[in-house]
Order: sequence, then structure tokens, then C-alpha cells
Amino acid sequence: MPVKLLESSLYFNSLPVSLRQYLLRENGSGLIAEFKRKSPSKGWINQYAPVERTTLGYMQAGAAALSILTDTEFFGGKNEDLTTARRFNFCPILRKDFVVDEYQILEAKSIGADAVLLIAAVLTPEEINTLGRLAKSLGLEVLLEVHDGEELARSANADAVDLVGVNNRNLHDFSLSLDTSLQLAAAIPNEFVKVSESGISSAAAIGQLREVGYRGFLLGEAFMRNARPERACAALVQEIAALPKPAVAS
Ligand SMILES: O=P(O)(O)OC[C@@H](O)[C@@H](O)c1c[nH]c2ccccc12
Repeated sequence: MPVKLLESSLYFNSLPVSLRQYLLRENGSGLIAEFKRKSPSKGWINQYAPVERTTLGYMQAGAAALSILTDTEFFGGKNEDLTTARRFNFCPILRKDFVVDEYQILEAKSIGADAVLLIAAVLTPEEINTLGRLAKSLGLEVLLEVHDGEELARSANADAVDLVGVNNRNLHDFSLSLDTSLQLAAAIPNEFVKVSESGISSAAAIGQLREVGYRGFLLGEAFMRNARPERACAALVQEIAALPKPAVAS
């Protein structure tokens, strides 16, 4: 679609909803509930849950924000899924995709996203700077995904990035370890809201992550592997409410 048409979309000039603010809300769950039908490691997870009922249910359950996979090949998503979620929800929506060029940033805004993901493993620091600044100029927030201290050190540029996400999934062998987040937490400067991504399924894990400074928790499979993902989300929100309150963010 030509850029001019993207810019004429209903959502292009709409006010963004801040993912940062929703994650930092007092008494909030910090959950970023993800809608994904399949994944490269598992194949199909859920072919049938409708995006309307699932995303509305996630938010009614007490999630802080939504993440919508728009990649078709690996995750079975499409742009229309995000726009559908947008029509049903006022919360922050993260567009989850493999962003490599500026067009995808404009596209994210035009389909109704509030935030985009930039993956340090596949982008140079210069690309992160250019793509992140463009996103911010459109009012989108930027979640930078890292796996280790080296990626963090070279890519976490405050002019281009709002939140740092640590992916617990090793992209080479798909193995999961919460230790990735636990070990990297202290190295992430406090100006970024800290998000832990992947392989999280219990309130106990979220309690541990909160203790080291995480305020956002991105969960996909733990919800989507259920026929009614939103019910699994509601159950987890209840358990999170019983955890000790996180310390006030510095
Ligand atoms: O389903 P999980 O293990 O809860 O993970 C969710 C999310 O972190 C994962 O989907 C993800 C993290 N980074 C990504 C980058 C692209 C696509 C997907 C992802």
C-alpha cells in the first residue's frame, strides 16, 4: 500500500495510548497478553480462538495491554487481527512483528498500534536509532528486545527506545530460562520500563521478576494453549493480585 494511503488511515492521527504508563499503573497486573495462533517452536497453538472475544476478554480479566502478532508465516497472524483488536479495546496495543524497515513503522501506526517491537539481534544500532526515532515521532512507543548484556549495551538508546524487553527464549534452540531476565535486570538503566518476555506461566515467576525490577510480563502460549485464553488470563490476574506489591519504580 502506498505511504500516502497509510497516512490517510483512521488511526494515523489518533492519540496513542502509553504502554509505559499502563504497565506502571499502581495495582495493575503488568500483563501484556498476547494473541498468537502458532509459533516457530510449537506450530499451531490455537487456530480457533476469535481475536475479538480473546482480546476483549484479556482486558476485562485485568491485563494491562495487548500484544498482537501480525506475522503470517511463523505466527499465523495478519494486520487485520490488530485492527480488529483496536476496534474492541482502548488499551495499549503492541504490534509484534519482525520490523526491518520504515514502512512497517508507518504501517503499525496506520493499523492502530500504540507500540512496536524492535529486535536487537537482527538490527544494527543505527537501524534501531532510525526506526525508533521514526516510531516515536509518530507517537508510537518502542519496545527493544534483547537477549544478553552485549545486545543491551549496544542497542538501548534512550532517544529511540522506551521499554526494554528481555526475551527468555534462546532464539537458536528455543530453550527457555527465566534466569535470562533475572540476570540482566540490574544492567537495564531505570529510564526504561523493564519487560520480561516468553516462557512465563506462573504468578510465582512474576513475583520473582517484580522483585528485580520488571514491570511488564509478556505472555502468549500460557494463555493461547487454552480453548478460552482469556479465562487463563483471568485466573493468573487473580493470583498476581495476591502477590506482595512491587516497590515503587525508581
Ligand atoms: O508464548 P510465550 O512463551 O509466552 O512468549 C510470548 C512472546 O514473548 C513471544 O511470542 C515473542 C517474544 N519475542 C518475539 C519476537 C517475535 C515474535 C514473537 C516473540
